[in-house]
Amino acid sequence: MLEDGRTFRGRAYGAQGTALGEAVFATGMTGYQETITDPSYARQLVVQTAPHIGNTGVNADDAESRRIWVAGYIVRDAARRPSNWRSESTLDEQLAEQGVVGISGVDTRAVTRHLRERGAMKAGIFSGADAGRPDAELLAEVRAQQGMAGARLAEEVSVDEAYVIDPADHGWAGEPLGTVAAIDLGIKSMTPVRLAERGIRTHVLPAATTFEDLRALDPDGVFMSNGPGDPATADVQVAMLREVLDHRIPFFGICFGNQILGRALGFGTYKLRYGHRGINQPVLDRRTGKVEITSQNHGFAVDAPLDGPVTAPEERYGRVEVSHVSLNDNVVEGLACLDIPAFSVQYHPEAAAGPHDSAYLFDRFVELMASSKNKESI
Ligand SMILES: NC(=O)CC[C@H](N)C(=O)O
Repeated sequence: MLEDGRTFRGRAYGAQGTALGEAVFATGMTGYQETITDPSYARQLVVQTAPHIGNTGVNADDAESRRIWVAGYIVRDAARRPSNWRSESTLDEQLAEQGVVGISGVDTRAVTRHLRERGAMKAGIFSGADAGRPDAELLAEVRAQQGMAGARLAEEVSVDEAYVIDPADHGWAGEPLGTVAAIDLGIKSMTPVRLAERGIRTHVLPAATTFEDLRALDPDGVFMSNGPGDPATADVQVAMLREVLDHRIPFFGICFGNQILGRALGFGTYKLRYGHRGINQPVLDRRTGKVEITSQNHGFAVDAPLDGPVTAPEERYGRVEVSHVSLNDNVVEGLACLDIPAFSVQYHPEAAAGPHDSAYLFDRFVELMASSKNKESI
C-alpha cells in the first residue's frame, strides 16, 4: 500500500507481517542478492522491475554485507525452485529467516510506472494476519512513518568495531602499496576488496570515527562509503571530512561519500523524484568524453553547477568541477577537486552487482595517493 492510497495485491513472500519504508524501484536484471544486502537500501521497500527474481538462489559469497537490509521486497514472479551450482538456499527462505517481509505476484510494472510519475513515497507491505486489517488503518500506519528526507541512518548500519581487509587475502603478492582509512557509512564488502586487489590495505572504521582516531592510523588516503538516509543529516561526517581536506590527505568517496564531499565543499544536496537504482545507468566522464554504464543506488544528489570548474563555496578548497554526469537526467554523478587531492562519484565502481566500466576510479585513487606521497618527500 502506497502513501497516496494506491494498493496492489499479491502473495506473502519471505517473512509475514508488516514492513514499512520508502517504496523505490531497482532496474537491475541480475544481482538481486547484492541489492538486498546493500546497506544503502535500509528502510526502503525495493520493487524489482526484472520479473523473475530468485532464480539462482542465494549463496554466502555474493552478499555485500552481513545481512539483508531492504525493509521489504516486492517482486513479480518469485522462483519456486532456484537452479544454480552456487546456490545454497532460496531467497524466500533467507527473507523469512531474517524477518524481511516480501510480496510476490505484484504487477511491478504498474508500481514502477506509478513511482516514476509520482515519485518514491512511503509505503507498507502487509501479510499474514496484518493483511486482514482494515485498509484505513493500514494507510494511517503507512503515512505515520518517518519519510526518507531527514532520515539519519548511516550510524545504524555501520560496524561497531574496526576491521582490516588485507591485500594478501585478495591475490596481491607483494608488499602493500599503502593504507586507506575507510569510513563505513553502510559500506559494501566489494569496495575494500577492490582496493586490496590493487595492493591497498583498508581499515574499515565505524561511522562515528573522529579525525584524531583516523589520523592515528597515518593513512595514505581516506575513503567514505555509500550509505542509507539523507546526506543533509551527515553533519558529523562533513565536519570530519573537512579536517581530512584541510590536511590534504587524499580522499575518494562513493555515493553517500560523494554527497558528503559535495557538502564539505559547501554545496547543498536535494532529494530526487524517484532516484537512480540499477546496473544499467549511463554516465558521461566529462574529462575523457567516455560513457560508462554504471551501477547506481541513490535517491539524493549534489546540487553543484555543471558549467565548471567553479571555486568551491568553501573557498579554501579551491576549484572543483562536476567530473561525471548522468546521461538520463543530467544529475551530478561525480566531483573532482582541482587544487586539493579529493574526488568522488555518485555511483558504484565496486560493481557488485554491475558492469566493470568504472573500475579505473580505484586506480585513480591509488595514483592520487602515490603522487601525494611523492609531493610530501619533495
Ligand atoms: N548508495 C548510497 O550511498 C545512497 C546515498 C543516499 N542514501 C541516497 O539515497 O542518495
